Amino acid sequence: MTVAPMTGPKVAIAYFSGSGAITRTARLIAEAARGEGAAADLVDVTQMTPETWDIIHAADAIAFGTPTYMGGPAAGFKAFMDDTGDTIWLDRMWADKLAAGFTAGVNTGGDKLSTLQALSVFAMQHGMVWIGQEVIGAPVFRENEGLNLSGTFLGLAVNANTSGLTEGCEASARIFGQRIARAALRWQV
Ligand SMILES: Cc1cc2nc3c(=O)[nH]c(=O)nc-3n(C[C@H](O)[C@H](O)[C@H](O)COP(=O)(O)O)c2cc1C
Repeated sequence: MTVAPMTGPKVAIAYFSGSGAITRTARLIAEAARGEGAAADLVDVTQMTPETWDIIHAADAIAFGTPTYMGGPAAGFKAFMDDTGDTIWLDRMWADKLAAGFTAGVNTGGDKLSTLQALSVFAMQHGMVWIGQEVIGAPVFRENEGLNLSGTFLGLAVNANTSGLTEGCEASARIFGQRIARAALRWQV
């Protein structure tokens, strides 16, 4: 009997970014996922084509990323969510894929949890399996200063201002990318 060689899991990162913070976060997640042996593709949801839809449909895990605008997903991302409400939803095309969510806001709290809740409900609508945040930051673990700054466990919530992401938020994004890839690797078995 010939056993097909195991290939790494496919991770698609479907994101919208207005001013670059989510693009940066998406890139960090992708790099970290690749470092764990996954194939990771970035998909800007405002530029969807048949090819980019296929990348998402073929993924084992999909990470959804949007800035928090007015306490929820940005309209650019919501349009993508709504575009999946017909065939993709009805035909259960994403059922049993892994899902994760990430968001950025200018404030540490910033109602970012509300965005992650919207993303997780979106994933549940599609019958997906949600991956949350694992890292406990400071002050519980002092050595984790800057990681998971807002103490958000539903997904990755980063703080962004005009000078970009903090070092801790960048590190959190990398850890989140590793977590998604490792989960996808386990999910493949
Ligand atoms: C219309 C608008 C609404 C926003 N609402 C929030 C908000 O509710 N909470 C927050 O923390 N930041 C808010 N922000 C700030 C953005 O979330 C923040 O700048 C984020 O980093 C943008 O991500 P991006 O650079 O990928 O577009 C808002 C920004 C805009 C333009």
